[in-house]
Amino acid sequence: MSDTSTTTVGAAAEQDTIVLGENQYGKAEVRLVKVDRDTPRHRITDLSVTSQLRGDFGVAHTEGDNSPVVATDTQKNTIFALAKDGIASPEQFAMRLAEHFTSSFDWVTGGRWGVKQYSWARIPTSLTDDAADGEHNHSFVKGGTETRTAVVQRDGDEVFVVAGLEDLSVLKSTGSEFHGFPRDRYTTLVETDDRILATSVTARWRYSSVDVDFNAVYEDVRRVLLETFADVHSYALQQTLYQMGKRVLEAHPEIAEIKFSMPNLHHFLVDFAPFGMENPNEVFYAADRPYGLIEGEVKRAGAAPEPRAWASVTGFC
Ligand SMILES: O=c1[nH]c(=O)c2[nH]c(=O)[nH]c2[nH]1
Repeated sequence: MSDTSTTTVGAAAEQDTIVLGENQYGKAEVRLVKVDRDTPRHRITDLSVTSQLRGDFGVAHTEGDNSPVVATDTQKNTIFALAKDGIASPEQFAMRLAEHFTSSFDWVTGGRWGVKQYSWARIPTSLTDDAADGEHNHSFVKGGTETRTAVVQRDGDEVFVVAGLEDLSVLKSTGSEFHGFPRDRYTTLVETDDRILATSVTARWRYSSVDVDFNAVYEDVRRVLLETFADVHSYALQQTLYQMGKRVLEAHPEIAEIKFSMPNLHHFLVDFAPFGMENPNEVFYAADRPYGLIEGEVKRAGAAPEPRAWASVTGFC
């Protein structure tokens, strides 16, 4: 038998050996509300937290030996217990969980901690009598539809922070065109120089440092995204997406790259001709599906990618 065929047989035999691949585990979607009540003006932080540990858990899978398995129930309890000390930001809370688990258990070498934060606004005082400064001290109304997100991944001593938002719903009633696209035998779409542009923005951005004022940057990124959506005269949602990302990176050197997933929520002009009526861009049918799905990343040319920051952050191209 030649050397080559020996290697091939060896490789085939190796492929018959079954081994455990990558794995992670933990408690998903721990719903947690923290009330800061150090003054009569309470603050609330409403979170959904997912903790997943990575490390040397081989024997649990291959032998049924649970000696390294930090129970998912323990992870859930830890999330509640650490919240008692306060939640400065979703990113900082996730980093604290990462530090806790990796420093408490030698075989936990890293993991993924995901946080979603739901927004609540104070109820205006004109509606109530227990209030200060025009806003109620301890009564809240659910905020906008969007959710703030943070994913912290730790690999040994290295920490990666990806922040973001989901379901930021925006619409502009003019300032959007779509034409110049190729036509073939299946093309029926009519070109337009005035349409509704609507989307629900999901964006995630990676910080190149952990030394960031996460709350301040989050608020400013949100502002830049909204202002750019409003300001840009759009020739396609793709162009709007790119401009939104470009302006975020120009305003924030601490952000390495930003990724978007944006459905094009179609609004079709209702045909009033059968009724003998005009419809000059006034009455639309808001279709809920199908929708265009526009996704893209905007990054700094020449910057090194960091796939470990994006591992198991799904839903983007
Ligand atoms: O902004 C748009 N981008 C597209 O790629 C597209 N395709 C389509 O049918 N309408 C639109 N609109």
